[in-house]
Amino acid sequence: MAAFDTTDRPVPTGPTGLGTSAARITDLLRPRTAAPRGSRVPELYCPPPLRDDPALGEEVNRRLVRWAEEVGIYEGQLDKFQQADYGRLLMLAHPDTDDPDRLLAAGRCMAAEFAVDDYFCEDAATTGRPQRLGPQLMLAQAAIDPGRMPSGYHERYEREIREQPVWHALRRSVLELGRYATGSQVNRLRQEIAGLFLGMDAEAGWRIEGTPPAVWEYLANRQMNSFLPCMTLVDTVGGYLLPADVYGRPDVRRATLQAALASVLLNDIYSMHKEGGAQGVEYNLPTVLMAEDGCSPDEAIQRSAAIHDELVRSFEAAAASLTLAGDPVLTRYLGALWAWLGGNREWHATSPRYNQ
Ligand SMILES: CC(C)=CCC/C(C)=C(\C)COP(=O)(O)OP(=O)(O)O
Ligand SMILES: [Mg+2]
Repeated sequence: MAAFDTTDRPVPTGPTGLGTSAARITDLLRPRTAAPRGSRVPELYCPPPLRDDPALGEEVNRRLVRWAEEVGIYEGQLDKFQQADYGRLLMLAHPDTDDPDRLLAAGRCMAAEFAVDDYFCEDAATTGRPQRLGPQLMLAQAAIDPGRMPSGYHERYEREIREQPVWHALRRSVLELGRYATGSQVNRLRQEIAGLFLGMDAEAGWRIEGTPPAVWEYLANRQMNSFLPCMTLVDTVGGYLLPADVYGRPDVRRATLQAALASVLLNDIYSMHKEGGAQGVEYNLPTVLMAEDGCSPDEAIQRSAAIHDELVRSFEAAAASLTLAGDPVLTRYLGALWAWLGGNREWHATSPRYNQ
């Protein structure tokens, strides 16, 4: 691994904040080509999880299920929600805090974003009414960016948002994040969520057209419809601030987007069978490759894995180069993204959401 294990470059001491020695961090952060956990998933180039603390994951999950119940998402499906174990994902992906409340703050946002996918996108894919998705996503974005409606419309607007569980969850999650996030961090989250929704909406457009996207279009879409809204919280959860000017730098943005795209192409590979495999109603990289190139499902999965691996290696190289500048906050942020990728892979490999 080029980014963090060289002996002649500084090893980031920041990504975990766990007091682990630099040598240990170097060892922990070394990426492995993961042994496949199931026959459907090929080896992927990805870091391992930096920590695994099941008790912490369970505690976060317990609190998150309670919150989901309170806001009304996954009503009648809370068992399934609990089993998906987003608490474990948060624990795995954010090794630089062991504060369950901080993890929960990110978890509320994550759960609300998953709910958008599970309710609105799922409906658009399966009920034959994809045209409903755009208005639902627009109102979801409005929910996390509450202005003040003109007096004659304010009450109705607020009631409608409150009574739709997914909109309500989104609003609450972003509001409650404000306890830990600065204004610029909340603003950054809102912008990444807007990108997520734009990506989700494009899928509905392809469904209405009845033609799958070209591979290049799909990749551009997945760069937006990715786990970036979760990954963008690494500094908030870690209790520090990557300044907006640094977050927005073209070289930092490029590295961030490579990691984000890799995170979700990994999802494509792990979730393909849940999404109906080669004949699925969902778009994922293997199915789009098959449609464009006429390759077999096996070949499409292998090629998807190669594309994923290229992105992880590119991120690794970019992070190594950015780290050389010696900015400790940026180094910590890049290490946190790297750790997020490792936690994400471990969760995908083990969560019942993808393994039943
Ligand atoms: C946590 C988050 C940003 C969720 C919103 C979108 C989402 C669920 C993904 C980007 C994951 O990909 P996909 O839509 O394929 O989801 P599943 O495979 O159904 O989990
Ligand atoms: Mg998927």
